[in-house]
Amino acid sequence: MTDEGFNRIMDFLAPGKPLRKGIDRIIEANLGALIFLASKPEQYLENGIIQLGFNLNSDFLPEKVYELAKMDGAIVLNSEANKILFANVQLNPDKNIASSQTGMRHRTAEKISNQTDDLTIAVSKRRNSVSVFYKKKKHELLPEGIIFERLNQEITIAQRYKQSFFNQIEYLNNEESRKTVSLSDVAEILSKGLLTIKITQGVDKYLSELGEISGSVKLEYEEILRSIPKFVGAIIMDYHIEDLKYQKSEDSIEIFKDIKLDDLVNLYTISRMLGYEVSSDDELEERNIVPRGYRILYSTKLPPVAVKNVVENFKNLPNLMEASFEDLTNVTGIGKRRAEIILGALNRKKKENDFEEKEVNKQ
Ligand SMILES: Nc1ncnc2c1ncn2[C@@H]1O[C@H](COP(=O)(O)OP(=O)(O)OP(=O)(O)O)[C@@H](O)[C@H]1O
Repeated sequence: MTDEGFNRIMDFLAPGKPLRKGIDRIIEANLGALIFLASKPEQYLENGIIQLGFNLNSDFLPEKVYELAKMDGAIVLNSEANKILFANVQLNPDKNIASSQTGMRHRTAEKISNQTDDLTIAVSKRRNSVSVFYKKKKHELLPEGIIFERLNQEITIAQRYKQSFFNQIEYLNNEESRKTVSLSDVAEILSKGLLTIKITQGVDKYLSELGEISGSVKLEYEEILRSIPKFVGAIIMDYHIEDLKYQKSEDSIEIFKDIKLDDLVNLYTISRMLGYEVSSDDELEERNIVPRGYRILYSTKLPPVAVKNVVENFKNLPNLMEASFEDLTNVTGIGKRRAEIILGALNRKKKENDFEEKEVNKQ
């Protein structure tokens, strides 16, 4: 389903919306229904697609549509679904239009939608399901409970990946202080980060399906997508074989936009997308790479242009770690205040390094 199609469906059919309430009542009562949201009712009457029935032209209410579903035939609404136009209608789609559905109700719903480009809904009496036909696609509306279950499952998986990504960031910090970062370390952490993003983005369809009742899961979804892409992007900028031209760190994720889900666990593919040709595990593990310093600089919240200038000047993190206040203020766009902010971040990192060194020596 395209976003446009899916969003239009959800405009009418998200849980809690009047039409959805009517449909829920029809299902609860074990009834069926064929509902047609007609954009050009006059024309359809004239050319015989719609054959009356009752002419109602009455405001939409969930209870009314439920009562009308007890009758045979289709219910016709206007395209905004706020008026019930006709009931007990016979729909006559063009006989030449094919349908992949079984059962007259579903076949008619599909054909009418394909013929008119309007939205039709088949509520099955026997199957307890709701099929929505729109823009030559079929969408099954799942019961709320099942959507919640799937949403929770997916977000739990995303949270697990997020945790594992943050654990790996700690590991990367240590490796960066020891200057022993390998290509495989970077590929692995990017794999975790990119998977977190991809899985989280995947729950979007459930969230729009649930609309306003999606609750706290939506907050977690927004939180992950607000924070993780920035971290992932900064790592890409730090370790890509070329100094990428992106200003905002998260924009660099674009280089992975066409990667398939399966390839996100393939460290060779990720390395290749970072510009490194490697063909063995040894190469992956033994190839030492040095960060440019983007990650630490982005964490200072300095404007991206200033960050770029600093990286262009010092080339890599080890050089940057040696920078003095004066070295920093010599960079275009870095005044005294910004130099102090950068030095503050570098000093914190040095302290972490010292602590890490002491811990290693203790062992
Ligand atoms: N062309 C049509 N116009 C209006 N109503 C129709 C049309 N075709 C079927 N229906 C309605 O659908 C009802 C059920 O038809 P049928 O059992 O063949 O469909 P179905 O797709 O198998 O649906 P279900 O899964 O609910 O049994 C009919 O009694 C009628 O009310």
